[in-house]
Amino acid sequence: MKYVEVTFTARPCTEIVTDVLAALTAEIGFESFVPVEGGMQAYIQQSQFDEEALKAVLADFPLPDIAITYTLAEPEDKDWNEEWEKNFFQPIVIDDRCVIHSTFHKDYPKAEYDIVINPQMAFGTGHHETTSSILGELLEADLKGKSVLDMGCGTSILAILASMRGADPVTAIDIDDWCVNNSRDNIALNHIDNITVELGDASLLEGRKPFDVIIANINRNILLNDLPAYAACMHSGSEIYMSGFYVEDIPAIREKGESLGMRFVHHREKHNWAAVKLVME
Ligand SMILES: C[S@@+](CC[C@H](N)C(=O)[O-])C[C@H]1O[C@@H](n2cnc3c(N)ncnc32)[C@H](O)[C@@H]1O
Repeated sequence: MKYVEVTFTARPCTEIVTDVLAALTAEIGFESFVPVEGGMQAYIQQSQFDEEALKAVLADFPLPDIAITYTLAEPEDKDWNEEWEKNFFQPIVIDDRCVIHSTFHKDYPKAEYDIVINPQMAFGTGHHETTSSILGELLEADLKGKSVLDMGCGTSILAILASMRGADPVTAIDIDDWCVNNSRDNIALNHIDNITVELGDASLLEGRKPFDVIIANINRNILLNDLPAYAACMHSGSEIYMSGFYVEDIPAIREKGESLGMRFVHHREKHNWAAVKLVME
């Protein structure tokens, strides 16, 4: 089969940028994605390639202040999907207890919790330090019968593990409709029926009953801004796990939580990425 290889260069280039780019180009027929320095290579069958559609995707790119350019090449014939599977998303085991893999992985380690994530590049395959730190927290938390909110759910990987660990009911919210759709696919893939996925942000929380546990892996500024809305949905004893910021941001997050009546419990760090646990007093 003949493919077109498109090499994208993004400035600035972050994992979120390449994830969003992969998601959007997948919608116009691109099949496989390989991260490269400063961007990503993506592959599409020649018969499917429509350069005008690609230009429209880049012109409407949803993240602000990102410049994306591309070059085209005709690669040697091979199975680019297989190449992507090999290079991009390998099964991952968290704390020897939870394996995350995709439907295409045939050979992966067995574990107490087995999560299937559809490889459509929403943030949340378990490989990012922030995701794996919160997965580690969820493996240690007592979630049985607890109501859980996963804010910024991405693929819903965290909501899925929470549900597998007995949380009920689980609410997953993301501001990005693509993540909401991907979450629904992943929840079905894992045969879970107690997660409700909603499109939106912290404004959806107004007037809701408190949650026993809140998870929010987003970023420093959104967490600082939205923490009061999360706090309004917590009762005494509710736990909140947050990530998406660096170790040097912990004091700001901690201070904000404490100003809202929470007690700082502990933090984890991986490659300077932080995750914190606080409890509402
Ligand atoms: C770092 S990813 C985390 C995904 C997943 N929870 C994980 O741990 O791998 C952050 C997610 O938050 C979403 N997001 C960004 N701003 C948000 C907001 N204000 N409210 C809700 N979700 C938001 C993004 O669309 C993205 O899916």
